[in-house]
Amino acid sequence: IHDDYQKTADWLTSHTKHRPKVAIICGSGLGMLADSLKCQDAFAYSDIPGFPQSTVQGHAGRLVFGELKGKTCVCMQGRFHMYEGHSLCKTTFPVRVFKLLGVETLIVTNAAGSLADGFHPGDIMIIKDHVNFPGLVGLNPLSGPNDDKFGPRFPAMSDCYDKGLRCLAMDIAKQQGVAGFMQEGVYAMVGGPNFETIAEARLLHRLGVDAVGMSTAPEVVVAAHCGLRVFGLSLITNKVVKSYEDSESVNHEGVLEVGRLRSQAVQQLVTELISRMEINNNIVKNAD
Ligand SMILES: O=P(O)(O)O[C@@H]1C[C@H](O)[C@@H](CO)O1
Ligand SMILES: Nc1nc2[nH]cnc2c(=O)[nH]1
Repeated sequence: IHDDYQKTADWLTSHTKHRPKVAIICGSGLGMLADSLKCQDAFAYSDIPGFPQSTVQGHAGRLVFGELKGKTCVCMQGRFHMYEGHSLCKTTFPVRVFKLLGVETLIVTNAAGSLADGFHPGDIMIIKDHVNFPGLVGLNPLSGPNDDKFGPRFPAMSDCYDKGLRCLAMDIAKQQGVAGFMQEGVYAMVGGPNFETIAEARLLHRLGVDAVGMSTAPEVVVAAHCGLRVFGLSLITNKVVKSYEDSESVNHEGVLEVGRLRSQAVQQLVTELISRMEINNNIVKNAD
């Protein structure tokens, strides 16, 4: 299996001169993060050997290499979800390819519905921790024989969202004048593709979940397993309906619309974070 990742990494290395240290996975409606990369080399997923295909609207299906503020990055314009029918190994395939390409830091973004009472559509939540619901019942990308070349059989997950990067991102948000809609909280992954029932929403709320979505946790588990430093952002695109009296309901178009609304703020935050992070070692530059 290691060979499959290596073949894809070798193909990419022979098709681009970029050698990224940072990888970004763009969530629903957040694909524009890739557009600001300079000196781009872009590949359709369908042209990359071993890569799965994106099937969801708002996920373009392109891997884009380029420079952001002098740092070399690779950006997934579109991710893979379990509900598309991919195995969890497939949904997380690119993360191990990034590791083999020399990436040290993974930035994950997603669109999510909020359960926390003080959260509103348009808020940006720094992910402090996650609840991997599929993982809790054994749907885990690390299931099966362990590949010791990537990491240990029983990896710790108690510190998978890097604290230094979380603090730095909050400082940057304050300096950019967007602290008013920044939050920090716990993201839960559910399988999807349906949105939550009211009973499910109430359950998640009672369990202390701040935002819920259908991705990210497997990618982060695989990244933490192979020693990548991780930073995650959820764009809150809707409130999850928790009341039988509430007549509102969520839809994917609305999710993409909020993505467009906040695209610039997310882009500015991520760009500045990458610009300020030290990438050849694990020391994060403090805010001025
Ligand atoms: O890829 P992400 O997690 O951003 O996508 C979210 C979850 C569903 O795929 C979709 C629902 O609108 O957005
Ligand atoms: N599960 C889930 N995923 C989302 N992605 C964007 N909004 C939502 C939501 O309300 N629930």
